This record gives sequence, structure tokens and C-alpha cells, in this order.
Amino acid sequence: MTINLDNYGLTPNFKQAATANQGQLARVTAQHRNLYQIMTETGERSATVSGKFAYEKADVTDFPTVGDWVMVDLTTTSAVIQQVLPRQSILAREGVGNRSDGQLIAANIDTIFICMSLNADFNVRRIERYLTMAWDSQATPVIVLTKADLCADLPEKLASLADVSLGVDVVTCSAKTGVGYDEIADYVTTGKTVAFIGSSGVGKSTLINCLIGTDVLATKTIRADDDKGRHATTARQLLLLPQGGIVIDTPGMRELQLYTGDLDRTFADIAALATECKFRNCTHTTEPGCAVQAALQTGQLTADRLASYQKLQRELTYDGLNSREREQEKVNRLFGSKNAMKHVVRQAKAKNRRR
Ligand SMILES: Nc1nc2c(ncn2[C@@H]2O[C@H](COP(=O)(O)OP(=O)(O)OP(=O)(O)O)[C@@H](O)[C@H]2O)c(=O)[nH]1
Ligand SMILES: [Zn+2]
Repeated sequence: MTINLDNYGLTPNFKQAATANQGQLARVTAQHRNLYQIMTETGERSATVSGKFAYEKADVTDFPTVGDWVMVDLTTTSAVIQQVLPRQSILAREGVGNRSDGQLIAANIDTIFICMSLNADFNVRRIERYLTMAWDSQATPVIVLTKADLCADLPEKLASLADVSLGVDVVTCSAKTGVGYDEIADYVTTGKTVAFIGSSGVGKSTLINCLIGTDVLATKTIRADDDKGRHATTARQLLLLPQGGIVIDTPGMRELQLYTGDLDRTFADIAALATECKFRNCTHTTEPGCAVQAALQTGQLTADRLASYQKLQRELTYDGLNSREREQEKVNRLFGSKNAMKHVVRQAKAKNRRR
């Protein structure tokens, strides 16, 4: 059996990168802890990483994830992954517990569909968070508004989104009426890899099933009283669509949290205003000559959007820092710097002595 890896998203860039390495090219289609499923030119295989690889790679982000292009040794009884080719895009989430490193969700995605339903789930601020993450992954985001059939005020919702979507395509769809599905399918052409993110129950499985043409993924009716029942999809998957195109759908994809983000891209309006501020390190709070505050006064910028920007900025500053650095960052935020804090502490002590 010969598999045409082009259908699995192989591009000239990855082919080129592969020539510099030994072994066969393959794409990771699933991951179950340390065991990987890979698609090679001769079919699907199970694989593990080489001992050398595991020994040399310190960071979890160095290990393969679904969507990665890898170099494998297929001459041994069980296939061995020796190298991960440089990624064109990578989606990651915040580390669990006290691990500060990220957890990889998927690699080499072309388009990320940010799904949000037009009824209860609709939340412009949440779209902002997803957009920040999507831009940071290097994949192109597309906003998909689902369940249009349940929405009575579409023009208002679209208007409220306009300030946030900034150049991002917005597709409105409904599984009930079929509207918008062709538009979504247009992004998923042969060799293109896509992923769907968004809250539980917004209709991601419904969309994917529609693209596949069968009910490969079980859609779930949400029951508020049964939290466990909602996470029925367990295996990591990379699915080839019958009409061409690839969908990556992993459990991690479904519960994305903000890990890193390209704030200036998501908030291009605020970034542009900030260049007009008098001080280059302006925090846009109380500084004189602040263009962001000025825009707030004129109504050009809403207080909600600025608050959302500042909240994300705080989260991003804390991300990637260890606990001591986080503490330092809090001190900086409260007192400006450690010296300033010492100054405050000295003053307080002096004041106590005077009493
Ligand atoms: N009215 C309406 N219902 C929809 C639409 N799309 C999906 N649903 C329903 O919404 C429910 C949840 O859909 P799913 O596709 O399972 O949602 P999901 O985003 O995959 O959920 P998770 O797997 O938990 O992440 C199901 O009962 C679907 O039938 C739509 O366009 N209109
Ligand atoms: Zn400012």
C-alpha cells in the first residue's frame, strides 16, 4: 500500500526539511501517552521516540504531538521517531498543576476555527482570548458562529463582534438549516489542516461530522447535571476528509486555556494607540499624554475592551515565569520595583518607630 502523504498535508517545505535528515517522513495522527500513531508512505504504524531523543529533549514541547511531521526509523520491528521537523504552527496550553511548561495540543494547523454559539455561549471577550491564542500559534483563525437558527438578533451580535474580529473572517452557520457549511468547507481543501476550538456544546462535533459525511464523532446533548458525560471524546485524532483536507480533533483541543498569546495582533487598535502615548512604557492607566486613555474619553475605545486587554496582559506576564519570578512581578506591579517596595517598607517601619 502506498500512501500519498501530500493528502496528509505534506508541503514542499517539510519535504525539503526531511532531505537533511535520515529515516522516513511520517505525520503523527494520534498520541496515547508515550505511544504514537503515525502515517507513513507505507501505511499507519505505531511508534515511540528513540532513547536518544527522550534523553536529549528536556522540554515537553520538544516531543512529538498530533500533526507533527517526524523522521522515523522503519527498519526496526517497532517504528522509532528520531526527530520532529520544525513546526509551521503549534497550539499549546498552560501546564497542569505546578508545572509551568506548556502542554502541546497539536502542530502544523493551517486554519483554526474558533467556534462560538449564537445563543447562550456568545461572549465577545472569550473570542478575544481565543483569537490571541490562535494568532500566537501561527495558524490563521476563522470565527465560526454556530446555531444561527437559535439567534433572533444576529445583526446586533455581528455588530458587537466587529470591533474584535479585526480582519478575521467570520462565518455564521447552522446545522439545522445548513447555512454556512459550504463556506466552512471552502477552507478545508486537499492538504490543508484545520482544527475546531471553542466551549463544550457549541457544535464542533456536529460541524466535523458534517465535513466527514458520517457520524464518526458522537455528538453530545449537554446535561448540566452530568459533567463527566460531556467528555466522551478521548482518543487524539487526525482525520482525513473524503473530499480532501485534514481535521485535527484532540481532547486537549476542546479545553484550551490561554497559554501564550499575541496580544498586539488581537488588540491591534490598542497597540496602534499606544504608539501615540507620550511614554514608551506607558501602562495606559494614569500617565499624562496617554493616547489610550484619550481614546477612552472620546469613546473611540470602550472601557470593556481596555479592561479585557489589561487582564490578558497580566495573565501573559505571569505565564512563563516561575513562582519566584511571579512574586517579583506582583511586587513590581504593586510597588513599581523592589527598591520602591523597600522604600515603602522602610517608611512604614520609620512611621511605626515614631509612634
Ligand atoms: N439548534 C442547533 N443545535 C445545534 C447546532 N449545532 C449543534 N447543535 C446541537 O448542540 C449539541 C452539542 O453539539 P456538539 O457538536 O456535540 O458540540 P461540541 O462542541 O462538539 O461539544 P464537545 O464535544 O463537548 O466539545 C448537540 O445536541 C447538537 O445537536 C445548530 O446549528 N443548531
Ligand atoms: Zn498610554
